[in-house]
Parts: sequence; C-alpha cells; structure tokens
Amino acid sequence: MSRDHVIAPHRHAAGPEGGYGVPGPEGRLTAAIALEGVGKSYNTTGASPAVRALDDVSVTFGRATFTAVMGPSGSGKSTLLQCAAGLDRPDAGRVRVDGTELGPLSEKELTEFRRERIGFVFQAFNLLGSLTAAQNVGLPLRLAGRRPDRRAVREALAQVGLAGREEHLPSQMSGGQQQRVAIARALIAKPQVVFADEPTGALDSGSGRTVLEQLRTLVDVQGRTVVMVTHDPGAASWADRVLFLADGRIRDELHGAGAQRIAERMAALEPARAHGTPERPAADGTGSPR
Ligand SMILES: Nc1ncnc2c1ncn2[C@@H]1O[C@H](COP(=O)(O)OP(=O)(O)OP(=O)(O)O)[C@@H](O)[C@H]1O
Repeated sequence: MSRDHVIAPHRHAAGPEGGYGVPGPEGRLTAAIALEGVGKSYNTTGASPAVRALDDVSVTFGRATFTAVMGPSGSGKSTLLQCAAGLDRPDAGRVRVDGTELGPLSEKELTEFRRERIGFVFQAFNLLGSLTAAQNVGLPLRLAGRRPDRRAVREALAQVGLAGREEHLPSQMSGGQQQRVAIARALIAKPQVVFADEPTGALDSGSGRTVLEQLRTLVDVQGRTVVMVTHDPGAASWADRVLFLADGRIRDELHGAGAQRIAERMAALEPARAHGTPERPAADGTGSPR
C-alpha cells in the first residue's frame, strides 16, 4: 500500500470504494452524494463549438467524509460542484444528495431543497454588510419564512469559535472571521452536506488554517460531508480524499495525501505549467495537517 493510500488515523476512512468511490447499488443509496454518468456542456446552441465541462462523471461522496476537488483551470471543478449541489442541472446523468434524486425536482423544490439540506461556503463569503453576524447566520431561515431561533444562531457562531461576536458587522471582523460566519450560516439549517468553493482563496495563511480546521471538525465531530474545490495543495491536504479533474473527467484520486504529493499529482495534470516550474511546496499559506 503506498503512502498515498494511508488514511491519517484521526480521519474517517472514506474507504477506497473502487473507481473514484463508486460503490455498488447499496452504497450509491447510502452515500451522502452520488453522481452517475453526469455530463454538462455549455453553449450547445451557439455557433461556436460546445464546451464539454463535465464528461460522464460518476463519483460518490460517503457520509462524514471530506473531499477536495482539484484540477487545472477550466477542468470542470466548479461545474461539478454546481451540478452536485443542485445549483445547475446536468444535461446527462443523475445526481442524488442526502437520499434525494435532484433531477425530477421542480425549480421551486430544488431551491427549497438547497436551502434546507445543503450548506454553501464561497470564496467571497457573501455576507450582507448591513447585517450583524447573527442576522447573517439566521438569513437562510428567514428566506425560508422561518424565524431563526436565537439560541441556535448563538450555538452556530460558537461552533465556529465566534461566541460573543453576534452583534458585530462584517466590516468589524477579519476575513477569516467573516468566512467562519459564512460557515455558521451554512450550518444553521443543519445540512448533511456542505459544498465549499475556494473557501480559503481570499484568506491569509492563519485564517485559512482556522477555516480548514472548522471544515475538518464538521466532518470528524458532526459527521457531515464536505466537498471543497481548491487550487491549494495545502488546503486539499486537510481532506480525506483528493479528486483530480482534467477536461471534465476525474483522472485520479489520492487518499490521505500530504501537500507535496498532491502538488506533484497536480503538476502531472498541468504539463505546460509544471514544465520549468519549481515544485510547489506545502501550500499557498494554509499549511498542511501532515
Ligand atoms: N456559464 C458558462 N458558459 C459557457 N462556458 C462555461 C460556463 N461555465 C463554465 N464554462 C466552461 O466550462 C469549462 C469548465 O469550467 P469550470 O468553471 O467548471 O472549470 P474550473 O475547473 O472550475 O475552472 P477554474 O479553476 O478556472 O475556476 C471551462 O471550459 C469553462 O470555460
């Protein structure tokens, strides 16, 4: 067994489920997220040739696992995340999240499903500047027509290390603190799955590390499933598993790998950029747990 496939002891074993985590029928039903033959093309009606952003992607994400998705620019990472999270509809294949098949849902049902069952964390935090931390955290519930429970909001903020910051505005907080408010907001509806798109992309090293620790805790302590798109091998090394995309397909995966190994595998996918480029060390700043 190579070092890449040794899962760090404190981690939940995503388990090599075979071909990019594709299990048998039973596993497909129990996985937190399952994509089966998912394809997505853009500009299929225009004059210029269509872009095949995702090409027959089948992959599962087990419960209580942390997966990082990497790949060169344009390889389909964001499209994969958007299709898996019901933010976009694939034009082929099936997506199942937390036991629900997304394809048959109407737009309204899909919106409700996302609001109730999926947490989102984006690079740009997307907090409303005129609302306090507590109001931002409670916003998804208000949008769903529910009154946020003050204790639940306080607990969500405490879970991300922001107890006592309830009344602070985003402008009174650091980038890392704002991103942790965004994580608390993602958790308020108690979703089983959380999707994060470059959550540390706008943060300095220390703040990035704190955010990654929070995401790790969601998985290890709370048993949630996290899927994170990142360009940073250091950030990816916090995950149980790293998927590598190129040209809309999953080309490879590593389990329990350190930043150096992940950077090497990325370089192999980016021959043009890797050529003549010094080996990228641990991280853009988020450090590595290994
Ligand atoms: N709305 C869109 N319209 C047309 N083409 C799109 C659209 N969104 C993505 N694409 C194309 O689909 C392909 C995959 O894009 P995607 O954003 O998923 O890649 P990515 O790996 O996330 O890239 P990056 O790392 O640069 O964010 C690219 O060729 C991109 O140009």
